[in-house]
Amino acid sequence: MRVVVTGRDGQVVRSLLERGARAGVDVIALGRPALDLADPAGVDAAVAQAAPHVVVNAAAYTAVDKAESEPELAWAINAGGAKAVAQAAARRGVPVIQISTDYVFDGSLDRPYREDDPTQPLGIYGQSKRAGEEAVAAATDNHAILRTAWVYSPFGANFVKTMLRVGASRDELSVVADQKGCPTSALDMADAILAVARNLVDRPDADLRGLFHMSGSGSTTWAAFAEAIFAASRSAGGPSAAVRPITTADYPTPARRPANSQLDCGKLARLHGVVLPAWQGSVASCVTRLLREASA
Ligand SMILES: NC(=O)C1=CN([C@@H]2O[C@H](COP(=O)(O)OP(=O)(O)OC[C@H]3O[C@@H](n4cnc5c(N)ncnc54)[C@H](OP(=O)(O)O)[C@@H]3O)[C@@H](O)[C@H]2O)C=CC1
Ligand SMILES: Cc1cn([C@H]2C[C@H](O)[C@@H](COP(=O)(O)OP(=O)(O)O[C@H]3O[C@@H](C)C(=O)[C@@H](O)[C@H]3O)O2)c(=O)[nH]c1=O
Ligand SMILES: [Mg+2]
Repeated sequence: MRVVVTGRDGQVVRSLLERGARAGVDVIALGRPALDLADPAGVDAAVAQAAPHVVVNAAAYTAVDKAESEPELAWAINAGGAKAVAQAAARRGVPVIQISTDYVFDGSLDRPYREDDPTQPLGIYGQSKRAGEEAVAAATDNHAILRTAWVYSPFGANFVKTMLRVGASRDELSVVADQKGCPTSALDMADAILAVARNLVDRPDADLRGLFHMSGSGSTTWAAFAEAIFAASRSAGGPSAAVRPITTADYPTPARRPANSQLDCGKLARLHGVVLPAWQGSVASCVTRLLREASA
């Protein structure tokens, strides 16, 4: 199976390359300048040349706060780019997997979100990603849209790396304790995406297609996530800091974020047979790997 994934250095693309190599799956990353999501005219030729069996759109404009001051670019990449990728896959007659986000929800529900719960994004990032979901679904029925959340990995920029960096130079830091969600390892996600890709390539079934939630098992707050990162780091001899729990009101940001964006992943388990590991163990593995690589 040849999997073509958009982006070069992103967390999910790097994870797919690593896990694909281990699983004997041919993963090809297509990034700028060959494929630029902000320039949809070139997308079709780039995808055609890679001759995929399945396409994964893992590239996106992911700077949640910056998007508020760059809405045109965020929309071009997250909506226009996603549409071009899905159309290119449809032209080749192959399935497309679109990666989306928990930030399509406003967080007002008091339970984990299901796929059929109404979306109501609070900011430009979430709005543009929701538009991307709609554009992919309109371009082809042969799609799976996978909404994930709070992604971290040894690659790129993420909350785990931020906490370890800040923890190295401070005794205490303040982290919001009133936003709940599901931390997700990009490496765990890569295994899961490859399993979904296999199912889509092998089977024409309509119920394998559509919208699915895919996050790490369990849920937490950003403050408790930070505590877990520092606990893992301490036990491996790495940096740590005390976490002071604060409220969202104490931590003003350009973009609003959902207070609850836990995802109910039951549909993915039921139809694709895919369940991601509990977030705690995967966070500990990521932290130990980062510390090991930093000292190597
Ligand atoms: N990070 C998170 O916490 C979450 C992410 N998601 C979604 O998961 C997916 C993967 O996210 P993640 O791996 O963390 O992303 P990253 O922020 O780590 O990487 C973004 C990727 O997008 C690529 N990219 C950005 N702009 C363009 C462009 N114009 N043309 C081509 N490629 C571009 C980057 O390219 P380059 O390699 O050149 O830098 C990079 O590979 C995205 O769809 C995101 O919306 C969902 C929930 C949570
Ligand atoms: C660094 C830091 C953040 N925070 C807060 C801000 C915010 O509410 C929360 C997380 O901050 P971040 O900026 O790391 O995360 P954020 O950019 O909001 O992460 C999101 O990224 C996009 C791409 C997604 O799709 C989402 O699922 C989600 O992962 O923690 C603190 O309270 N203290 C801190 O020291
Ligand atoms: Mg951020």
